[in-house]
Amino acid sequence: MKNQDSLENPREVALKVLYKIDKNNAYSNICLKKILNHTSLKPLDRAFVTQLVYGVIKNKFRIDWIISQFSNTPIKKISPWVLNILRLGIYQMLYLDKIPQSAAVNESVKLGKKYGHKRISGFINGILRSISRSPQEILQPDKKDIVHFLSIYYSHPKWMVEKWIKEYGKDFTIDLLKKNNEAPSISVRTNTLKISRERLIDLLQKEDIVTKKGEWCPEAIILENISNIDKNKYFKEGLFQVQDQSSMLVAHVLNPKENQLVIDVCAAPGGKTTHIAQKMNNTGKIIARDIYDHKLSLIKQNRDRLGISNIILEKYNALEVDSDLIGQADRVLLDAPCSGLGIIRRKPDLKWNKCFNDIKKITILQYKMLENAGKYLKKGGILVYSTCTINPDENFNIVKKFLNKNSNFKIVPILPICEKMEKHKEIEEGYLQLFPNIDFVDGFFISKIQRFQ
Ligand SMILES: C[S@@+](CC[C@H](N)C(=O)[O-])C[C@H]1O[C@@H](n2cnc3c(N)ncnc32)[C@H](O)[C@@H]1O
Repeated sequence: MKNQDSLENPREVALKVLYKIDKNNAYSNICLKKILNHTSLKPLDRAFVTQLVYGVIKNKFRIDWIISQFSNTPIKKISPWVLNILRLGIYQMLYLDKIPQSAAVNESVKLGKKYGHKRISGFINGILRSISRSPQEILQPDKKDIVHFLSIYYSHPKWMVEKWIKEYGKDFTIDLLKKNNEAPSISVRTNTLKISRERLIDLLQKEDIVTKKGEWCPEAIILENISNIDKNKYFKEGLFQVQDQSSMLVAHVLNPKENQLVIDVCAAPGGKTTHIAQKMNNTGKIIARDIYDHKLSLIKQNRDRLGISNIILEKYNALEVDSDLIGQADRVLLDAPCSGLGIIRRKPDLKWNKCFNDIKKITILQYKMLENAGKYLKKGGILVYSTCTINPDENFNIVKKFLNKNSNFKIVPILPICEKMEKHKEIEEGYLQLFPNIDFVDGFFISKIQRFQ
């Protein structure tokens, strides 16, 4: 009955994915892809499954809060199958205008019969029908405690809401919380070693893919209606790489030249490394390192698919200094492991997997990695430190500490490559901080540091 092969109903597929994510503490993107690949669902149904899975994960805090208001059984005692059926039902009722409430309830009851027993489907029916009859005020907590309200209503941990209100103010935080719950656009980077952006747009449009030129980067294309991207023939031919525009800016800030030596100390899966290779026109040498073998193999896959020959892969711990490379590199990139608070739209699991203390611990590693990365630079060389977070302690505060302790380095202005970048005045100070709610790209930090002695 619960055999994967028998699943062709999108709601049932979504249920299976949510169950697996909870049971195995699995990453949603990996689990979703794996299960979808075992179905023969049509693109529209695949998109619906994706919407359901991400919708539930993004809004889980509020959905579970609502369940706890209506159920006599505590959440922890509800079986994982039934809990996820309820979550799916409530998500459809509250967030998907196009689905009639009756369909959301009836489909959930059907799943209850299949994955529970008769009494369970009555329990599901009772809760969902009560919710559908309730006025909106009942479906949200009191606004008196604003942090509690925002945390539940927008489904973010309380510590994140508190932190952002302190750092950015209430209105900005509300904007950010809303944006984090929206679906991100898909952008790809043209592989300019093989094709121009214009020609690639032509090819994609002939496949009925709706495209738009990205406004941040000259190689960027936004794809509006693509699913199953890694099955796309042009992807397989290496004509593009999936990458957000803010991430593409990193190679532009690093600005490597042909025949230089570049070291990318935390390189997997190779989004930025392969972009650097493109900018070097496949000349010179890029040493791409990561600490995990399985992640190095992802760089290899991307490198080979894109037809790149100037990247060599090395397993190396960025927390240790490699004495052979001291003072050797023209460019060093440290795209550091971070809290990921800028990419919650893409990885909503981050909201539930990270705690405040994890973030504190990670800054110690980031600083150590930056100290080590700086040692590889030649005089005059450029070091770029970047993260996909909006947390100042992992961003500018790390760079500030590094500059205070290393007087032979200075932060240097970033040259804008587009109008959008020109509006960010902080680039004159040598860094760029992007926010999803302001810039409509992933939240990212990029800083440009030069060794001058
Ligand atoms: C933000 S990701 C890099 C993304 C990559 N630059 C890209 O654009 O595709 C950080 C990477 O650092 C790696 N990493 C974590 N700890 C490390 C360490 N001690 N030494 C080297 N790499 C490490 C992780 O495996 C991860 O692949």
